[in-house]
Amino acid sequence: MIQLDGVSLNYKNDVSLLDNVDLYIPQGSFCWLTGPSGVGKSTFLRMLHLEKQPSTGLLTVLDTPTNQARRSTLCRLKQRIGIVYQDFKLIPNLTVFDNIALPLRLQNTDEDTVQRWTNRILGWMGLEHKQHIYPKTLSGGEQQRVAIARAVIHRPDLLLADEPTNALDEHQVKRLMDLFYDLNDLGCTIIMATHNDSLIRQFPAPRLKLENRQLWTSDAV
Ligand SMILES: Nc1ncnc2c1ncn2[C@@H]1O[C@H](COP(=O)(O)OP(=O)(O)OP(=O)(O)O)[C@@H](O)[C@H]1O
Repeated sequence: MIQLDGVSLNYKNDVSLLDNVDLYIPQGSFCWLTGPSGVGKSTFLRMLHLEKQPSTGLLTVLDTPTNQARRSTLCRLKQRIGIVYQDFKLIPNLTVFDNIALPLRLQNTDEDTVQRWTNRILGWMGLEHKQHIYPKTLSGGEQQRVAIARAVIHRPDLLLADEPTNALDEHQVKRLMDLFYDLNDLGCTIIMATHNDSLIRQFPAPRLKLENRQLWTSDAV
């Protein structure tokens, strides 16, 4: 589960994104994260990915209180989270294969398994023929698929996805959602930020709305 107790989130330049928010998200949830542009959705996801600490309040991620946690605990916890960044953040000097394999290698997974799982997801994503090239020569949609593959390859317990369908065509969006549903069926909590109302209508799920520095929850519509 994820829990926020009285969490405020600011940038040092006085940008305030959350103000004293309480929130509980049970393990295995699937929800959309919505809200106007610039309201703080990406920053909220980065906080859940332990890249940014709350300014005040208590943050619990995957049942682990993070505020006083040791560095080693946070490192292990982070390995159980997958994230798709809005701007992909692929590593430019690693090939497509090595970008996707990275979370497994960070977990010291044996190389046979790394090869098998990475080849399987490369095939599933239709990226086998691109596996030896570097990200900068990929199209936007290909980069997004690499970013998604990297986020899910280690079967995370929490998947954070920041507008993960923007660069995909309709067929790929459907396949991606099927993949996310499969992961969710395995118990993975999924939070997906989007501005795309028709996507939400097509794939109904409860909504977390970030507005006026508060997070409001609502049922699927
Ligand atoms: N590193 C930073 N330092 C200071 N302010 C920042 C930083 N990163 C983002 N911001 C500010 O924080 C606010 C929230 O940004 P964020 O990217 O989280 O919003 P968002 O809701 O994801 O936006 P969008 O829907 O347009 O992607 C914005 O006003 C942005 O300018």
